[in-house]
Amino acid sequence: MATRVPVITIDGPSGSGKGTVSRLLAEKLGWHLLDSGAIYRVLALAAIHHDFRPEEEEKLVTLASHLDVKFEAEEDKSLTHIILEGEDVTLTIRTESVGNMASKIAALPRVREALLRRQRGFKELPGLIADGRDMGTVVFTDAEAKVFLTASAEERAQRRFLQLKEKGFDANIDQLITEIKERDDRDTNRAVAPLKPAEDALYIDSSDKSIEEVVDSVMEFAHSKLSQTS
Ligand SMILES: Nc1ncnc2c1ncn2[C@@H]1O[C@H](COP(=O)(O)OP(=O)(O)O)[C@@H](O)[C@H]1O
Ligand SMILES: Nc1ccn([C@H]2C[C@H](O)[C@@H](COP(=O)(O)OP(=O)(O)O)O2)c(=O)n1
Repeated sequence: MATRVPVITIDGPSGSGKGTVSRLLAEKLGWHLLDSGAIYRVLALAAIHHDFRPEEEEKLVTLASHLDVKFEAEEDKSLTHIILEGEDVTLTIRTESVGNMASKIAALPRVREALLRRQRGFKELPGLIADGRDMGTVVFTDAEAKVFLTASAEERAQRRFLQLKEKGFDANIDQLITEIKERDDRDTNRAVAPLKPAEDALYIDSSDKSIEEVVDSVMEFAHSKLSQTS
């Protein structure tokens, strides 16, 4: 019998802390990490390079099917370089304009379909932490532990503001609040794989919680879930 690969999914809106919490969990457990949003962002950047508009579904599906993207983790796992067609785009994909384009493209059902197998390919021993919008509801429905992480739009915009400044990007807090709300609305109301908690997800509002508190809650929840299945 094939050995079961455990999966923990962390879904939630922009700026809720999914990426940070997922990275820390992957480090603690020594598991693989899937940043599914990065795949949508890379596709968005490739689309921008090709001058494709979000309405050009056929072209985007072809682009998604042949996307030449590699994830190369540094030795100490502190950073994963994202390589698109040989070019390091780790930083470039983090701008809000790429995030907004990613959210538009991600609403196209056939684009999502084209990226499914690639995402599922990350599921390898000893385990996987999967970060995104539909990890628990669509991509890894049989995950051992599912988490939905959120925070108020104002708190998430404030976090994104500090994060963008730290990376040397220009940012405006009012614009970020507006964009975050628009993106929440698009990601939540799309017809396919909308952003929503899985029925069996642990719901965490991190507005008043530190990163450590969130990580501890998820670890405790995951341990109890994993001990039930082993
Ligand atoms: N609980 C928290 N409290 C304060 N800042 C946080 C918290 N969680 C995450 N952050 C910070 O917010 C920013 C966005 O977090 P990130 O993990 O990139 O969110 P997401 O992947 O959900 O978009 C990062 O700079 C991160 O350090
Ligand atoms: N599993 C996923 C991951 C991301 N997306 C889409 C929707 C998001 O607005 C964009 C960008 O995702 P990403 O997780 O990088 O965004 P944030 O870092 O949370 O701002 O991609 C998705 O539809 N499904």
